[in-house]
Amino acid sequence: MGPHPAVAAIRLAVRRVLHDILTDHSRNSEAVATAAARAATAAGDAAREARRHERPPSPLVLVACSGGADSMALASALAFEAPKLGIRAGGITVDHGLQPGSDLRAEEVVLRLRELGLGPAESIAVTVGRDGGPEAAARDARYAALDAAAERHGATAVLLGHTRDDQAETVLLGLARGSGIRSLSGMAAVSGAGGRYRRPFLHLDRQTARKACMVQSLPVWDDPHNADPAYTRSRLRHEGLPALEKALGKGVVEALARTAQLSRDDADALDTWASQAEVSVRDAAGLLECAKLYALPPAVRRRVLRRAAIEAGAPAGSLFARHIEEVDRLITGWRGQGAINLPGKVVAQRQGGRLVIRQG
Ligand SMILES: Nc1ncnc2c1ncn2[C@@H]1O[C@H](COP(=O)(O)OP(=O)(O)OP(=O)(O)O)[C@@H](O)[C@H]1O
Repeated sequence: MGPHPAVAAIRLAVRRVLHDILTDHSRNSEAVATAAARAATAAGDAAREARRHERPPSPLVLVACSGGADSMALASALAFEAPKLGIRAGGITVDHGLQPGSDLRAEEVVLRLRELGLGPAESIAVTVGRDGGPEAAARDARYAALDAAAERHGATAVLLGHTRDDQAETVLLGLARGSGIRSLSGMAAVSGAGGRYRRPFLHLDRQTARKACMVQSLPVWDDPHNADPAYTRSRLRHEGLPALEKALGKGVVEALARTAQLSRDDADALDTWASQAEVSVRDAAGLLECAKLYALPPAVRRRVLRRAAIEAGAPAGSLFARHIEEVDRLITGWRGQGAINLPGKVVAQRQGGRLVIRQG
């Protein structure tokens, strides 16, 4: 008899991602080996040439595990699938230090990871700042710790347990911010430096992950923050989405996740278009020509303006849609208005048919 369908589903999702990781890893190893061989041949170095034929070490994949159902399911599937593919598998849990006893809980998670056969398995304590609110500050600290752990252990990839439900929530949050299709595109299946972060469960629902833990008798920890109405995401999870499902039907989560994928493809295409357009709207001195900007479709023009503002020194995270709209009005609604102040002390100004954006 095969495994329970929920267990089969989580294992398949992880197996697919591990295959991708192996393909990328061998491609990168080959590129490194070829470069080394060229250097060795050029230097006439026989020893280095011989080392070229040694087998590269098997890749290490880490799971980022909070101890919650999603990431425990992910850890169990990684522990099951990785050895079959010759991949080493470990796990990291981050102790945000936001609740009393969080250090003990983190140690418990480490024990569970070890019981699954994962190694290295460790907890990392971080200090959460205040920048951007509690959720963003915890996330920043967590990713910094995961990045550092991946570097320290030489990990090829770090798996995250975001599910289709998390993706649906992210799309709704983006929609509510009203800042264009990039924010509707949710989380990428592959992200981070060199494609380090992978999200195998992005097409899997939360219930399946939970069920997989249950049938494997894996103890899971329910983060009280996930149910705390003080957090926006928690309100969305427990009030917003259930209300939407009641009004629109059960397929809402799946439809939102599909919207994320479609929006991501559209946003990527528009970004490429904008980077090409940016070259064609500059004059010989590199200044943006207003008439040429005017002729661009608004979605492309706004992207060109955003890129120009960031290039001039405006921090991307503080540059909002309303800033770009104001700059855009220098092109589409010109009536002699003055300079526009942007974050990072960047100033946008129209001068004799040219748009000048610089730090002032
Ligand atoms: N404290 C942590 N330590 C390590 N990884 C974490 C931690 N918190 C979150 N993660 C990673 O980020 C993913 C998303 O976390 P988030 O808290 O947004 O979702 P969740 O639905 O509560 O996930 P989970 O059920 O796995 O806790 C987790 O699945 C896990 O991979």
